Amino acid sequence: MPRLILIRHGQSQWNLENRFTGWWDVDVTEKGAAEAFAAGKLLKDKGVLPTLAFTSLQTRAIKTLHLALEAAGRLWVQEDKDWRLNERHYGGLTGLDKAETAAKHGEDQVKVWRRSFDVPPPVLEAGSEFDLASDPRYAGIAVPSTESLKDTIARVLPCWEEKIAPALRAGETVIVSAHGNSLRALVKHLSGISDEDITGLEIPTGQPIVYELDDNLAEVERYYLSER
Ligand SMILES: Cc1ccc(S(=O)(=O)Nc2cc3c(c(O)c2O)C(=O)c2ccccc2C3=O)cc1
Repeated sequence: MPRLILIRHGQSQWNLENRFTGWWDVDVTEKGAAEAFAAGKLLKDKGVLPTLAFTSLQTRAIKTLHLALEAAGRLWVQEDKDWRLNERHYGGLTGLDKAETAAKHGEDQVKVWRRSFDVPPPVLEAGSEFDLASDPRYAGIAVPSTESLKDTIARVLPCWEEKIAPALRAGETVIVSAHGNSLRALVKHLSGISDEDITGLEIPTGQPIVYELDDNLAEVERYYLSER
């Protein structure tokens, strides 16, 4: 039975500061690193052992993957890094905290964005300190200037269809270390969650979600791996 493990990166520095991070490349905190290592220990203790890994081009997800694989004794598995697993791009909100967002855009606009599926935040302004167009890891990639959740899902699913699903069909136990919104895309697809409901689904950091799938990659069982 194909098995898929999803893990959201451990706490990052901007999670701690409650800032919109998106594509900006912040590291995990010591707490986040510990979360990732503990998740790997849990995978080992429960015998849920990945044979192939996927992650984004962002440090917090890559480090989470490596720490979890190290703790599981599986640092040797092949890993594929794909920009399409990056976090949602928050455009001009990148770097803002809750107070700055409300001050700049108003509480009512925040309420609209918070529950919206297809409304993107304002674009990242040209020349912004958070502009990643010249970052060598994105050479040849059209870096978005902002994304709605719908936009994020639309670029995650091709990565699923082209790489992850075929690996599962080939019998691999796949681990995907990624981000809140890119993992929402996979959970939405696998669990048939509506556009309205997916905006309310929170994915906890550093806690592995395990999917047992049938041969058509339909969900048979979904559970959070825990100590108990
Ligand atoms: C950095 C930050 C700002 C606002 C909050 S909140 O307490 O208002 N809650 C909140 C706010 C938002 C969001 C959210 O989930 C949330 O809980 C969003 O998902 C969102 C998506 C695209 C643009 C804007 C938002 C958004 O403002 C939390 C954290």
